[in-house]
Amino acid sequence: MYIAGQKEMQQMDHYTINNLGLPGSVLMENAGAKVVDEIKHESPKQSKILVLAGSGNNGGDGFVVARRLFDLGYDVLLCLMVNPDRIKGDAKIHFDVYVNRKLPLLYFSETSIDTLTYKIKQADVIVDAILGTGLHGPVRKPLNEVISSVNECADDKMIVAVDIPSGVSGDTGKVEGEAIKAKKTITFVCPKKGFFLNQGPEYIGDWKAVDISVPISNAEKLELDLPSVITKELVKDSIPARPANGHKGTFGHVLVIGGSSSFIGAPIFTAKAALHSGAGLVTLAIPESIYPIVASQNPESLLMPLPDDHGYINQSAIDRLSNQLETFDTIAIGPGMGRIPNGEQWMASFIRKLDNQQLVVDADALFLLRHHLDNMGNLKGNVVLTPHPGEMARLLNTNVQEVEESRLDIAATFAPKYNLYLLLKGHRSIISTPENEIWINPYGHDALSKGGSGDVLTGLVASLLAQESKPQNALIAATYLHAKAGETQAEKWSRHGVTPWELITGIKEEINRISGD
Ligand SMILES: NC(=O)C1=CN([C@@H]2O[C@H](COP(=O)(O)OP(=O)(O)OC[C@H]3O[C@@H](n4cnc5c(N)ncnc54)[C@H](O)[C@@H]3O)[C@@H](O)[C@H]2O)[C@@H](O)CC1
Ligand SMILES: Nc1ncnc2c1ncn2[C@@H]1O[C@H](COP(=O)(O)OP(=O)(O)O)[C@@H](O)[C@H]1O
Ligand SMILES: [K+]
Repeated sequence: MYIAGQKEMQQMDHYTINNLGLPGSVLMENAGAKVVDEIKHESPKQSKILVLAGSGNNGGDGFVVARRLFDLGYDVLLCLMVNPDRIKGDAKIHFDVYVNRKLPLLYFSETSIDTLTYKIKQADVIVDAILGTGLHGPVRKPLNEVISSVNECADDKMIVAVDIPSGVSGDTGKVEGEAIKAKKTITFVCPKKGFFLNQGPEYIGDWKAVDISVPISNAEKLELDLPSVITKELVKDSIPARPANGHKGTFGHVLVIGGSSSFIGAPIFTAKAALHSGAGLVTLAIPESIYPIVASQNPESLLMPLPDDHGYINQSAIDRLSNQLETFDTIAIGPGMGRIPNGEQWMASFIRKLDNQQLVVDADALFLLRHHLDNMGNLKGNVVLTPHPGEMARLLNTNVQEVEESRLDIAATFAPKYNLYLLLKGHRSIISTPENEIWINPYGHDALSKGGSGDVLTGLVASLLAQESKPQNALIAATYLHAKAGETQAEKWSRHGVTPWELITGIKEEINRISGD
């Protein structure tokens, strides 16, 4: 499913109206009807419904919603937020129908914020059709006061946003002033970029994209380069097939290089996640001083103790590794490795030893590799980087805030520039490829915010790569399975209680669920 910004939505709407010949007022009727379908499923007939409508096309959708709800027998009141002479075009058609039918209507210009607040308090359902993708800048007075009044009364109400919560930018997800905190957002054609960026995720609630007869194929006709959202169907097609007559060699050999005296658990989580998601063999290369602990925790992996100094892998480990590198299909490097002394030099030597192995680079290996990015794209095997925003900031020599504000642009630029695959982690992780394809993961929450969670993800990515998934498929499936595991394990153990162990269990349960569907 594609994700569009404000301009691209406009282009797709206009193409439908001007090239396909479907009038905008029909699209608006469809849009309103679809919102009503959602509301009627969740709201008993006696619900009091207040529809707040602005002057643009989003308000136009609101007029349709109010009329259709009235016809279904709901106790509905439409409140027009602006002077009626500002309503134009398709919205005017539907406003006139509403007025001609003499349906319940309150003009905000003829009342006070106190009266409106009273109406807001009385309602069970509030439909936000104040502003849609036409928002520019912070919501101005007095609409900002209305929005803040809705949010103050929101606790026991269903707040349904039409297309996007008013005040949230469809392009960036930024909220510069007030914005509606929706419980549900019914969005048209496809989700908007802002749902997954900046503050957007905090405002949209549960979202659903509905068809309004704007064909999604318009995106291809218009040659729009749109990111996609990860869906269960996409993941189903991305899980590697397992021939019943396969053997451990069929399912790939993952090498995990990591660990140091301070971070013993990280490479263990990575190795376990790889094994529990189907890799045929996993070898764990760790500093020899932590070998006994790792060995006792991890009997199912092969172990490769590496020479170390003060608990960090040392330079001579390169020789030990290089004799055996050809055994491995995929190498995950970094979890718990720490900033090894002379680490940059270590990394440069390591990269020179690689042949066609695929490489997943995480944690401090990202830091140690930051000056070698130009070389990464020339490696024979696929290269995947999995930075969290802090690590991304270090790769770009900037700060976390800048990364978070421009996640989508950064992902879109970085992967093609260095000819590698990027998984920019965080709330709503972004995957980008050398060909500039982009996917956003809409799943996962704070149950994943615990040390070791990223190490599990690295193991999962490496495992799927070793099982011969294409890199983009491995990343799509891994990000989804990891995030879904966080969600389903949180239902059992609370969001507070999920640890990397539960995530690993959750991942295999999720693979089972998705393969069985
Ligand atoms: N034919 C179409 O193009 C369709 C559009 N649709 C709806 O149309 C919406 C987009 O419509 P529009 O482009 O008319 O835009 P909006 O309805 O989002 O808003 C435009 C109006 O809001 C005002 N405004 C913008 N920023 C403001 C701010 N910061 N504070 C106060 N007022 C502000 C503008 O002055 C303008 O009057 C979509 O979100 C969707 O709901 C749907 O009806 C489907 C069909
Ligand atoms: N609030 C959240 N919502 C969604 N995903 C999250 C959230 N917090 C953390 N995650 C995910 O958890 C993982 C954490 O990775 P990372 O920060 O590298 O942790 P660590 O290095 O401790 O293993 C990432 O995949 C990230 O996307
Ligand atoms: K809205």
